Amino acid sequence: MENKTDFQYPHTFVLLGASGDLAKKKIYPTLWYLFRDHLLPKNTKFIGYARTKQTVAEVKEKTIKYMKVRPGEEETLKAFWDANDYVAGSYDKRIDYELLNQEISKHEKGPLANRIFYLAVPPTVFEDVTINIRNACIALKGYSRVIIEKPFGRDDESSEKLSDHLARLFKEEQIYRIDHYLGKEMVQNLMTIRFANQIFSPSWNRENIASVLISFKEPFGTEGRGGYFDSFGILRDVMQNHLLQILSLVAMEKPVTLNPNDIRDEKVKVLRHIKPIELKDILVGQYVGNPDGKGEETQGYLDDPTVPKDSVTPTYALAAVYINNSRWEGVPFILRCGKALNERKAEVRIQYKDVPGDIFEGETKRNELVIRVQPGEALYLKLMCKSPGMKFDLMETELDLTYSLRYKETDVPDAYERLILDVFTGTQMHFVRNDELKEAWRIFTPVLKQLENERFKPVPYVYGSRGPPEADERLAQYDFKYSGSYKWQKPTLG
Ligand SMILES: NC(=O)C1=CN([C@@H]2O[C@H](COP(=O)(O)OP(=O)(O)OC[C@H]3O[C@@H](n4cnc5c(N)ncnc54)[C@H](OP(=O)(O)O)[C@@H]3O)[C@@H](O)[C@H]2O)C=CC1
Ligand SMILES: O=C1O[C@H](COP(=O)(O)O)[C@@H](O)[C@H](O)[C@H]1O
Repeated sequence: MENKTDFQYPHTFVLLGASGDLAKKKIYPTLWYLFRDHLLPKNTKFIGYARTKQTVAEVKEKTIKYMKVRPGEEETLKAFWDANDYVAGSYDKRIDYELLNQEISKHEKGPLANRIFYLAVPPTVFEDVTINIRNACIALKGYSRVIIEKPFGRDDESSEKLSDHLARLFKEEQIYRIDHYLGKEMVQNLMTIRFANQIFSPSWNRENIASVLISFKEPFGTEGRGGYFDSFGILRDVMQNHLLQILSLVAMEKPVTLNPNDIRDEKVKVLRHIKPIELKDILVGQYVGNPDGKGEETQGYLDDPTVPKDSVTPTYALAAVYINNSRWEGVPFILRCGKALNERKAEVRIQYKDVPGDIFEGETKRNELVIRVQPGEALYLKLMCKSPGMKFDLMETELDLTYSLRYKETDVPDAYERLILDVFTGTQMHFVRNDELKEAWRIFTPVLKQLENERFKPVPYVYGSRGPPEADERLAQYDFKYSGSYKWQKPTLG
């Protein structure tokens, strides 16, 4: 019953875990934007499902502050809430899902009707929910697609168990594993930058590139919600998924076609060339309060009341990953992520090698191609020029594509909007395939186990800093050169 994506037929989007944080802050607002922009099938119904007994009006009351509503959109908003329903039920009793099924069926007039199930539920109820969907709620006259959110296990074994469980219930083409970084504009742009530009393709290799730095930084800590985080840590929360996904798009070979499976075949292939990360190639950190800071900044990770006082969970990590193939052998891919740092930033830095046979008396700096994912999408290439005017001095400058300046009229959609729309259209290009996940855990599980078994002590770094001072030494060790001499002149609007 796959591939019946015809938008004229009824579609039902069931949001399981509708009373939770993700639903409230992300999924309901996303559904609203897609509905508002007429991107969904006309006849789409939304059904929230959770244990909490509440009405649609109550769901609306809780979620409305997270939804942007522009003047003049009030009627469309009313139509959105009219298309919503809510069913209260347990996660583990089949009878409740049979009632949910009856509710969905009411809306499914005609020969064809499709169903999408979004699992915004904690991992503890994941198995029950999927079994009950399979047993009581599968579409009889259309497709059923299931969207799942991480964590996809916590190591190779638990992830495989989960994958086997899902494989017994659904076909791979029914499963949409969300890594929301794959929905971000500049992450989706990576393939275009690489494979639609002859200028980059020939130099994208070990002959020209010294190192690749992929960073994620957040300026806030766990803020009293460290309970979940503490059992996962930054390696599982960000590095094993978001950063590794970016790495595979930066490093993979050109796919045969743009077919999702051709792309994912290449992503898996490049991951298979990576050996498990070794302890010597990883630096882990944990933030401490900043005595000179304000409010939250004064609180270290261990001050969070939901975190065990002796926790050794990393809130920062830097790891060097090597790809053992002819394109990349010897080039460090540095993955770096952390919470409670000095800024919010996600970016990729492709740092080119020093110019051989330099005739400029050591003045030349390395070229760097920066793909800034957030905030403020941008692509810029740092390069050397003659300083303008009579002088013959060298100058560091850039070719700069800042999205907010170049594409003033274009709204960059949120990652979840793209991804949920992809599920309606049946495009799996930006979702994680089972074998990608398996490879990701193969690379990370040994070092995670070693860190945990040895209760490896993370190095402290101050809330609001750039991370542990040792991290810059590591960057230098992995052939990422920072000169500190580059100055960017922000273009003025107009
Ligand atoms: N289109 C645009 O919007 C453009 C914006 N810019 C902006 O100009 C500014 C400078 O450009 P940028 O590309 O960052 O170039 P820089 O070479 O100045 O800085 C690169 C990065 O190096 C890191 N760094 C700082 N100190 C050290 C150190 N001691 N050792 C190693 N790394 C260090 C910092 O990031 P970290 O703390 O993460 O390590 C810094 O952001 C940035 O704010 C950038 O966003 C520049 C060009 C275009
Ligand atoms: O998956 C996660 O991502 C968020 C950061 O997402 P972003 O889109 O705001 O960059 C992070 O805060 C969270 O810890 C992690 O689980």
